[in-house]
Amino acid sequence: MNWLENLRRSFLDWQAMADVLPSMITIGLKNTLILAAASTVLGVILGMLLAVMSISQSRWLRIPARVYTDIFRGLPAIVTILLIGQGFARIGREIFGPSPYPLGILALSLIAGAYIGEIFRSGIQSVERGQMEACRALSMSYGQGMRLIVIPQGIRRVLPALVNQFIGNVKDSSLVYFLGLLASEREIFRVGQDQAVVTGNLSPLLLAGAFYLVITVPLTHMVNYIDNTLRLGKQKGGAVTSGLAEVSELAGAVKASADQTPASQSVATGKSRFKGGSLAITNLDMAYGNLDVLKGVNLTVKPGTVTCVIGPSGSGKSTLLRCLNRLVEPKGGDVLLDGESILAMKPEKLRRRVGMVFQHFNLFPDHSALENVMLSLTKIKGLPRQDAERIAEARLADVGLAARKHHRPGGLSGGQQQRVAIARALAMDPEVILFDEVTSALDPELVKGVLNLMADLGLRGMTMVIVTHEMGFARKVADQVVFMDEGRVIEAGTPTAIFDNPQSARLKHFLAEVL
Ligand SMILES: Nc1ncnc2c1ncn2[C@@H]1O[C@H](COP(=O)(O)OP(=O)(O)OP(=O)(O)O)[C@@H](O)[C@H]1O
Repeated sequence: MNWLENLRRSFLDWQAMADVLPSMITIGLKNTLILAAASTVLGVILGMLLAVMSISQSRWLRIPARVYTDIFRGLPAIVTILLIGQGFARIGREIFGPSPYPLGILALSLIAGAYIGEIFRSGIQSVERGQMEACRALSMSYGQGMRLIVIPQGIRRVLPALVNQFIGNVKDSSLVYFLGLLASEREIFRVGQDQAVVTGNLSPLLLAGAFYLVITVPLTHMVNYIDNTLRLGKQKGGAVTSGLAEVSELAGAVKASADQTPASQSVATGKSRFKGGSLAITNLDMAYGNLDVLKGVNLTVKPGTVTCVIGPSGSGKSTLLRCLNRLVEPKGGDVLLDGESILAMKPEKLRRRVGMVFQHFNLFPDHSALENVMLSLTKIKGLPRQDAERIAEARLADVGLAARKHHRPGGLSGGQQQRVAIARALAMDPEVILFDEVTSALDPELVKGVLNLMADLGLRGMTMVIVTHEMGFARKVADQVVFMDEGRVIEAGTPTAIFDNPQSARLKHFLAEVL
């Protein structure tokens, strides 16, 4: 077995490895880590600048950022390293002294900056618009929304890519040897290669390869682990249940909360644990640019009642809701909340009194269910943590999710996420809650749980305005049904009046299509 012995001598010369090990650690490993870390830090600074430039409104910032990125991402790393290292050698010597080491770091940083800039840009742009909308609906200012939710989420999303970039820099650092490093500046590859020449076999290079893997493999696994933990949170308290199990889970919670209600206020005897507010909408107009979306809407919502808004797609239903908490600004007309004009209020104040639940939940994915509910209590209402936690736990119990309070949204079903979103809106103690097609994004078997919860809130006296395609729900639960078409209220009345005795041709046609 001569060839086997030859292979062993070539790759597994233990003595050669042992000889090179000390310098591999004290010189190679040290320099590789310095080169990779320094170029990653400088690359992050440069990348942030490039990211901000590339999403700027000004093309004079966008174009240079684009050109830079195209060039430094497009060139092979070795070309950049040689061009910078040799092309600027004289200036480099004047500034940094004889060693090409700093120019190597500079070249690696310029390359890393191009990649990291793209990583940051896509991270910021990948945070859904709904996140900022949810922040605003929870009465956060734009700055608070960015600081508390959008930027941390963007950074979390790019964390794995940044670690990958660091790994890339660890590997690319081996190219700096082409610039001709001093003996004390050699990185892992160069130490291994030099020793390979001395011993005449590849064992030192194999050891160098092992060193690279020792740095990169644990990092890859660590970042995957951190990413998963951040996304899913602790999964205590059971896995995602089936939709049918969710309905009974919720029925139990609703019953428990009704049992705790004082007899004088219980569901059976005339309800009203919530202090529902009233809305009076007069001549409301709204336009997106030249597109008139609401045209003189008039509507009264009595305290503690459920109003369901129905109508064809594009008729302005969502826009009407968004005017009621000023996520969009009306063009004309007025809305009175308990007799006070909402246009005279600060939007953040208004949104404490008028909560909103969205079609796509818009929960904050990096926070547990409990934190989602607590966030605005601590950050906006300024409650001490303990009080906020008590309230948040009670609201989660209301929606049947006490056992899943530590789950992140990613570990909950759509129906459960929507119930957390309802708990989050309830926690602010609003007088009115707006629901914007909240079951449209749910699987059919999850719809019932959410609708049951909403029906229960209605029975307990919450004023609710609900945009929905669930005609059965509207018929059963609504005190008032409003039919909109082309930006106008065409008919409004009791469910019986709307569904059994429609007056206008448009409503008759609509019902014929959807029922
Ligand atoms: N941000 C926006 N910018 C421009 N136009 C918009 C915007 N949002 C909605 N629109 C337009 O305004 C009109 C009304 O939209 P709106 O979402 O209020 O209707 P809708 O009745 O809720 O419809 P759907 O049931 O499909 O959600 C539509 O023509 C829509 O294209």
